[in-house]
Amino acid sequence: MISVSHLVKHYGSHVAVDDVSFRVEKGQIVGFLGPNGAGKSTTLRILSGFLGMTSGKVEICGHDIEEASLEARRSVGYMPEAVPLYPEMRVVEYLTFRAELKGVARAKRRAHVDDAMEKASVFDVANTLIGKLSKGYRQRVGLADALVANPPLLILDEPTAGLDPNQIRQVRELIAGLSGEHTVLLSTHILSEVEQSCDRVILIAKGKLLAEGKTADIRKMRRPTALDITVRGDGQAAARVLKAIQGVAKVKEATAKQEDSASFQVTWAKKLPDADIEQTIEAAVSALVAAGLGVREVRPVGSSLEDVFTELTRGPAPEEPS
Ligand SMILES: Nc1ncnc2c1ncn2[C@@H]1O[C@H](COP(=O)(O)OP(=O)(O)OP(=O)(O)O)[C@@H](O)[C@H]1O
Repeated sequence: MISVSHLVKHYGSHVAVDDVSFRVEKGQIVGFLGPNGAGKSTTLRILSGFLGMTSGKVEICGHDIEEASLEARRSVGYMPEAVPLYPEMRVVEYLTFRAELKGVARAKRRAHVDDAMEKASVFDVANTLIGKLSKGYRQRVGLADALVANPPLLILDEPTAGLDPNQIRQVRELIAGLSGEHTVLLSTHILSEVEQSCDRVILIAKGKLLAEGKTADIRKMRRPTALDITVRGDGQAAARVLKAIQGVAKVKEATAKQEDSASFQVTWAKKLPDADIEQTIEAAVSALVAAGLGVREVRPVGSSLEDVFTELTRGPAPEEPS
């Protein structure tokens, strides 16, 4: 569905995309994940035919983006990060106008617009002026716009950016509903977004591809490396209890102290299997409670997106001295 080979994009002397290659197969929902400035929007704009590349080869549904640009562009519904909408138009008018621009035959336009409004859940605001819509609805109109010519491939740039948690959930559900019929490539800088919506992930940072794989495989890279624990009661007793837990390599007490509680960072051997990490956490909490200490907070550390990126750019962690 998408084939990207050695893609490079320079903005003047700045290299925004640096020799990136990947494939997206039919029917998949793929997350294009990376921190700000990674080159996500630049890549997606090139794939959608809105921006030229410096070098490389891109095929969309078998059409070369440079040699058969019209056919390639017709295969894609693109939703940019900032959806350009006309505030003085009603939703249905806007989508009909967009369908016309995208070459949908007059006789089919009404059906296409209805179908896009149905899929993007904007039927109830069909006759509302776009300028009066909430951000969440505007985003969904942007999605309906991407869908209106019924393209096989959807490219969505940060589709949930700026939405509240409720709206994020609704947009995620809409995207999940598109799988099967459409292939979706969406960008985000939020790991949990990808975990919830995507079958596969492409990780990118500083213009370079870091990793590509099934979401479940990327998730495994998020294993916590330590545990922050706050305990009410005797801090020294708590430290003794934690040090005695099997699997724990180090217990470090936080310097900032509260009157009636103590905080610790507990680390385990880097090579400890995932299942043993879970057991260690459970054992630590049970032992503290059994010793009459109150557990106020337990927070796994080292599971943020940044940690995954650091891990990937740095390579495997050195073995713990035994
Ligand atoms: N038109 C432009 N001219 C010059 N540099 C640009 C231009 N557009 C983007 N860049 C730079 O290229 C790099 C990649 O930008 P891009 O917008 O593709 O990243 P991104 O991963 O989408 O980030 P964000 O999540 O912040 O949108 C950044 O360093 C950015 O500053």
